[in-house]
Formats: sequence, C-alpha cells, structure tokens
Amino acid sequence: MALISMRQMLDHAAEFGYAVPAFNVNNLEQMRAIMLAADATDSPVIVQASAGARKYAGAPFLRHLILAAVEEFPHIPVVMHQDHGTSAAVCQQAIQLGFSSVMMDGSLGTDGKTPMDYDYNADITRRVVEMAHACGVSVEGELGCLGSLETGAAGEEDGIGADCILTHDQMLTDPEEAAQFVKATGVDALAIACGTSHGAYKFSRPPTGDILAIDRIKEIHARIPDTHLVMHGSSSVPQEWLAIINEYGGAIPETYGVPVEQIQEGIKFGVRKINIDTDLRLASTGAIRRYMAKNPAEFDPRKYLQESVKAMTEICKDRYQAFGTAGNASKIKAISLEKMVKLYESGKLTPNIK
Ligand SMILES: O=C(COP(=O)(O)O)[C@@H](O)[C@H](O)[C@H](O)COP(=O)(O)O
Repeated sequence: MALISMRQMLDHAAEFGYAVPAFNVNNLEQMRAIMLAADATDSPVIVQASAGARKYAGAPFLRHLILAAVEEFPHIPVVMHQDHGTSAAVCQQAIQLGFSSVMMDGSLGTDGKTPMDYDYNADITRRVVEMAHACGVSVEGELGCLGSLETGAAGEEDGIGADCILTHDQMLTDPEEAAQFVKATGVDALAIACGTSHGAYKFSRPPTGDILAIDRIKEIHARIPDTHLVMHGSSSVPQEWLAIINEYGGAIPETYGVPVEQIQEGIKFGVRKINIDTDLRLASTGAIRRYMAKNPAEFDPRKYLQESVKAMTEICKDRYQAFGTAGNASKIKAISLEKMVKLYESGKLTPNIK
C-alpha cells in the first residue's frame, strides 16, 4: 500500500458509511501505537502533524516517522496530513515535504489566534486548493471557530486557537455559509464548529444539546452532501484515565469530552474525519505515572514508554472499532497523487451543493 490522499480515503469512508480518526503524531511512541492498532483492526490511517508537533519535533522528523510507518506496514493505507496550516506558505512547504493532505485554517489569521472574516478565509483557502489540487494533494478548510458554547473560550491548547471570547455565532458553523464556502473554494473536507474545542477541558459536565450541537451537523450535511465533514476537538477524555492520572500524583480537575456515541451520531450525517490528540496524551501520561509509581527503581525509559504505547494502542483500537474504520484498510486500492491530479482536472471531484 502507500501514502494516499485524504480525498481518496474519505470518499471510501463516505461510500461505506464510516469515519477515520485522525490522530496527532509527535513522537515514535504515538506513531507505533496508531499503526499497531491499525494493523490489529485492518484500519486505514490518517496521521497529522500539528503546529505544536512541528515546533516540538520538526516537520522533517515527523515526515520520516510517518514514512517509516508506511514502510513497516505496507498493507495499510496512510494519509500524511498537515493540521492547522495558518498560511498558504505553511501548506506549500508541507506539500513540498510530501504530505498528501493539508489543512488551510483561514478561520484564524497567520498568528493562529485572531478570528478572521469570511472573505479572507474563502480567498486564502481557494488559493491553497488551487495549488494543492495541482499536486493531487487534498485540502481541509475550516469555517467557524472552535470554542466552548459554555464559556466562549477556545480551549487550553497552546498552538492554534482564538485568544479572545467568541460569540455564539462564531462557534457554530452556518449551513448557508458552509455551502457558499465549499462552492467558492472547492475544499475536499470542511472542519466545522459545533461546540467542541481542543484540549482536555471541553465541558464542565457531561455534554447535552445546549453545549454540543450535533444537530447542526445534519443541517450542514444536507447542504454539502459530497463534502467530508471534520470534527476537531473530538477527544472523549476517558474518565478511567483521568482517575489513574489523579491516583498516581496528577491533579486534573473534573472535566468531560465528546462522548463516542455523539460522534457516531455525527458519522451518520457526513462526519468522516475525527481529530483526536488529547485522549492519547491522557492515556500516555496515566500509563507512565502508574508505571513509575509502581516501579520506583526502574530507570530504563523503554520500560515506561512501552506502557504508554500499550495504553495508546488500546485507545486507537477502540476508536477504529467505534467509528467503523476497522476492516477497511484491505479494501482500499491506492490511487496515486498523479492520478488524483487528473481526477480533479476532469471535474469528477467537484462538490455538489444543494
Ligand atoms: O482537534 C485536535 C485535537 O482535539 P482534542 O484536543 O484531542 O480533542 C487537533 O486538531 C489539534 O490541532 C491538536 O491537538 C493541537 O495540537 P498541538 O498544536 O498542541 O500539538
């Protein structure tokens, strides 16, 4: 198999009614966990390099980690995706490095913090689509700003996210505007805002319809049925891992994430890519804290890092099963990026707007 475009993978997911979790990768342990779980469940993989990961590990290291995964697991289709590009230049550099998919997040300015207007977003996203599709590379855009419907805050994430209090309107993608945006830009996938936010502190109580607007997804999907919807900030914040972290010296206050059942509801209405990072961070931290507390004389990092790989692998397997991703890797026949260029040129991939 090979590195494939996100458009090809999500078209397959749409045809067969499943979604693909997009896990963030920052280091070897996350990469191995994602691939071991995919191998065990026959799941296609999206791995993404965030702005924070690019700062931490550097894009070339991330690229080679992902290429190593493709080499070791040749039977699993992999999308190498760049998360939250804040300028056309960031996306262009990722394409040059060999990423098969990029996100142009024009909902925020180049600082990754200032909410921008529709015209700016549509214009910069359209330019990135033109450049990326000429290389067969897929593009995810974002319309609306991620933020908590409870507080208007964008979340605790350090990299990308508005640093002001957002209005209710900014935090819920408008279906009409989504249709206009897709028509104007030609994006393959659209990240929408429906009440989720990055990080562990999403909701102060188990979310209900007033703070997690899954219904909004149905309205958007009805207008842009061919455009793959993306849910960012979709970690479920497993309560069992919070308990383990706190049992072994952590101090994480009460907090809730997006329930898996709510994501499954979204999948019925066009959600095809689900961004998950925090859950792997929590599982990894909990496993390492527990191992160190129980083995105070141990000093070989491979021992506790192996525990973190095991914990993250279980989370990945669980999401592959829950989102219907499992069982689909072996059904995908790779289409080269060169062939994707021809498909874009032929107009066959132009989205339908209702
Ligand atoms: O939606 C995301 C993760 O959601 P999550 O916090 O897991 O609910 C990603 O797109 C974020 O961009 C990513 O987690 C941010 O990572 P850093 O820039 O902090 O590495």
